[in-house]
Amino acid sequence: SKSDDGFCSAPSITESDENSKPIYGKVTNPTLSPSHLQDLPGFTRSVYKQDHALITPESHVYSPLPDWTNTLGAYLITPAMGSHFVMYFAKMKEMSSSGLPPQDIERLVFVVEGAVTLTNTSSSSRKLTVDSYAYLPPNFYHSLDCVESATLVVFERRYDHLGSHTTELIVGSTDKQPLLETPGEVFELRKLLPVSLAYDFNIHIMDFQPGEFLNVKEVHYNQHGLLLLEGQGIYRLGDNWYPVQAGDVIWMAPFVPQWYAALGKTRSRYLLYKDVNRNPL
Ligand SMILES: NC(=O)N[C@@H](O)C(=O)O
Ligand SMILES: [Mn+2]
Repeated sequence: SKSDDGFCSAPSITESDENSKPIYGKVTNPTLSPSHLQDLPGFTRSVYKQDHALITPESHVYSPLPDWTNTLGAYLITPAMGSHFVMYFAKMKEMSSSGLPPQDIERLVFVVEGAVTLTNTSSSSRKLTVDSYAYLPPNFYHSLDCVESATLVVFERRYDHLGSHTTELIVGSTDKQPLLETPGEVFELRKLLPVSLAYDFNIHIMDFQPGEFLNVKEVHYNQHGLLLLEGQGIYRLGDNWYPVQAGDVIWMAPFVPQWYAALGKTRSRYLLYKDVNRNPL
C-alpha cells in the first residue's frame, strides 16, 4: 500500500496473504450457504442442546446494547445456557462508545473488524485494530470509542477472586503473542492473557493446517466459548458432528466431548474462552 509520502509501506498486518481480504473478513462476511439453501425457508445450521450449541451467522439477533452508544449487540452465550460467562458480538457504528460492565465483572474485547480507541483514567489512549485485544479488570474505568465502525467479540464474567491476587489492564495483539508448547498436539497455540493465578480465564488462539486435528478427544471440567476466525472443518460435540466455518460460534458446556479436524485449503484459526486457575468445587 502507498503512503502519502510516496514510499510503499509494508502491507498492514491485517491483510492476510491469500486474496488480500482483511484478516478475519469471513467472520463478518461469512460464506453463506449456497443460495438455494439461503432461500430455503427455516434452514439454519444452528443447534442448541443441553451441553453444546452451534450458533451460525444467519441466527444472530441484534438489539441495541444497553449502556453502549450507537452499538448493536448479539448475545451468543449467556448463563441462561449454563455458562458462567457471556459472549457477544458488539457491532459499533459511527461515533459509538462502550458502556461499563456491571460491578465486579471483568471484560475481554477482541477486534474482529474495524478499529476502536481504548481510553482509561491513567494511561493514554490506545488504538485497537483487527487482531488486537484488551483485558479490563473488574471495576476498571474504561471507554472504547469508535469513529467509523468496528465489530468486537466480547467476553464478560464475574471475577473469581483468589486470595489477594489482582489482575491488571492488558492490551496486545495475537501476532505478538509467542507460540506455546503443545505436547502431543500439532495445532499452534497462543494465549492472550498471562497464565498467572490472578487470571480466572484465558483466551486461546489455535491454528490448524488443513488435515490437522485435535489429538485428545477432550472431556474436561472447563467450559468454552469458541469463535472460528478463519477456515473450516468438522467439530464433534457430544454425539454430533458439525461442519463449521469462519463466523460460527460454539458453546461447550463442561464435560461435553469435543474434537476438531481442519479441512479445506486454508488454515483454521479459532479463538477459545477457557476458565482456568480455579478449583471447580
Ligand atoms: N476444544 C478445544 O480446543 N479445547 C482445547 O483447546 C482446550 O484447551 O480445552
Ligand atoms: Mn477444550
